[in-house]
Amino acid sequence: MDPVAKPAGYTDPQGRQGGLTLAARPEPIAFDASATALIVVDMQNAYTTPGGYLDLAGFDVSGTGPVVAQIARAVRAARAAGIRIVWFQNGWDPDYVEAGGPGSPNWHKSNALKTMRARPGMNERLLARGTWDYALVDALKPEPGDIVLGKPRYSGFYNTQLDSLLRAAGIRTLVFTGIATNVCVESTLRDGFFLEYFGIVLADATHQAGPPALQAGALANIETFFGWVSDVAAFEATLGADGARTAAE
Ligand SMILES: NC(=O)N/C=C\C(=O)O
Repeated sequence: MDPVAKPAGYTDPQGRQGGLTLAARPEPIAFDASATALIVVDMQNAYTTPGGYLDLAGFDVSGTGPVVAQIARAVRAARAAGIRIVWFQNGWDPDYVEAGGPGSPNWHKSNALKTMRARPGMNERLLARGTWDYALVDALKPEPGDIVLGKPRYSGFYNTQLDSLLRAAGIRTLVFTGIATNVCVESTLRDGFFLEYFGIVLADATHQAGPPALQAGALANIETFFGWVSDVAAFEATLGADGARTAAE
């Protein structure tokens, strides 16, 4: 059995077979920086900041600070290696037409919509475009050339341009960071799997919505059935090793 998982037809940025290998579970995975995107899922005030949607809905967001810092590291490393960055923002128009009405399961399951319905006096427009809640956290800033996409449901592939933008750029491998591991990260990685993308999660750059067991469960499910699990230090080390190798040649 090949001990390193590799996308078929895989070549490194110089057109050589081989390229980078990331330490990961359940086995190392090879990737080509030019055929890889770093996906940053929903790093909005809604999911990270006291007073945002998850906090108001009763989820613990006290552990998200380190995740913001880890994502900043992963973004820096990816940028330096020429890896495309994709930023997602979850939510809807300010009138919530895109959220769907009672005919949509989203209307029944979205804890943002449920929280607002349960508190008719509340002023916050949760996850509505143009609001503080919808905005990315100040510490994480897209740059020109990054892809910034809104998404109206948990999966970043559903009703967005993600698949066509990735295919046009020849991207085969998706490295995931963001919140929540067990909801939008896992949903997007799963849909990517069905579309033949290789999905890797940097575990310490993600956080669950709900109790810690959900983080462990999502990561176990991903490494067993849908993709690979690594961390930010391994990602940096792999990209740094590539820089050293290229410079030496
Ligand atoms: N970004 C997410 O994983 N969102 C999870 C729940 C929600 O948006 O209600």
